[in-house]
Amino acid sequence: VSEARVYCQANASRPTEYHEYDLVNLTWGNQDDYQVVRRIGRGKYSEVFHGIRIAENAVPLEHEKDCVIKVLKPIKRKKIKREYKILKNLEGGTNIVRLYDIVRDPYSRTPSFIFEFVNTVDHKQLYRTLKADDIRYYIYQLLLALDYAHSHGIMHRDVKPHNVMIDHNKRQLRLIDWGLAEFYHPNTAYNVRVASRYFKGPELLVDFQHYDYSLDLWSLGCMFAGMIFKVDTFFCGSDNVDQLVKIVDVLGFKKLEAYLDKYKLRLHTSILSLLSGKEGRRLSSFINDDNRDLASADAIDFLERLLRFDHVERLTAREAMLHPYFDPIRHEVSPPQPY
Ligand SMILES: CN1CCn2c1nc1c(Br)c(Br)c(Br)c(Br)c12
Ligand code: NA
Repeated sequence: VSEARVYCQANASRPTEYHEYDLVNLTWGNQDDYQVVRRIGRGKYSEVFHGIRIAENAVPLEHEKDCVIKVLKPIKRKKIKREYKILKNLEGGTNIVRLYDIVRDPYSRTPSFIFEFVNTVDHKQLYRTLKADDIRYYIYQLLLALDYAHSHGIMHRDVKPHNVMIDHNKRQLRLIDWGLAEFYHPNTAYNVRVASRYFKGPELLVDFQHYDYSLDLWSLGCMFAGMIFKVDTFFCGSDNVDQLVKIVDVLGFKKLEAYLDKYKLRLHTSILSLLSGKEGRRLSSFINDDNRDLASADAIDFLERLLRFDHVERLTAREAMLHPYFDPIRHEVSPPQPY
């Protein structure tokens, strides 16, 4: 079994009510303070709208009144409490999306979360326009958000481009959708059915339940690989077994075997037969004329330290920020929060 290399006692060192989220009592705001402008998205668990705050008293500044209304589909009340408690615990954290309010419909009693608005465009469109230093800057900002969450005892568990809102004009990034996030406790078995397929860490795919914050760094690595190699999805599996096949195609079967041996994990012979013998590919073999300017030697070295089967070998968010890859933008970003 294994435990996190960092922030292992982040929850144990805080009062019980910090992580006992089912004790939280939700204080509901007034749904009439908000008006829907238009729908901007829908997911498995929610529908998302651009809204405005029409609170009668203070006349908010022009940009202040914008908000995002996340209408939750019928889910367990406990899950609402978890997302709410995590958003409150992380409130004000670097690049963590700000929760303004929670409201519910008087008739349907459907709960909605009211968030700050981020003027974002579709990530596929945005990433095509990013230069090398933009990628350094935004990945650094995402690492600041992850280090803040991890230092506060919380794993995000769904890091992917769809959950990283970027307002490129303001050079502002926000990590959103903490609906799958969870409190980290050592020696705890977690559900492996988390994260989105292309961003699932090997630990989830081989059913290793004693994972930790380092899961988020694998997902960040998958996102970063797509950005520097200019591909939509770096590990693009058709199902959870194929997802592991795609990872072994790159990292090689030998390293998977070492990981399985270390943690005494077993895979079905049918799956092992799909994977055995795969040599793997050097990450530099993904460089081409289209991505050469982004996939620098530093970027590849940084990526190589994230995409490790063994979660304890991956860089932590804090270690990642100190990698030489970020040297060209270190002058314009803040250092990791003091430990
Ligand atoms: C599907 N889309 C597009 C933009 N956008 C979406 N979901 C969002 C959520 Br949840 C939040 Br919180 C914020 Br802030 C923004 Br912006 C969001
Ligand atoms: Na959200």
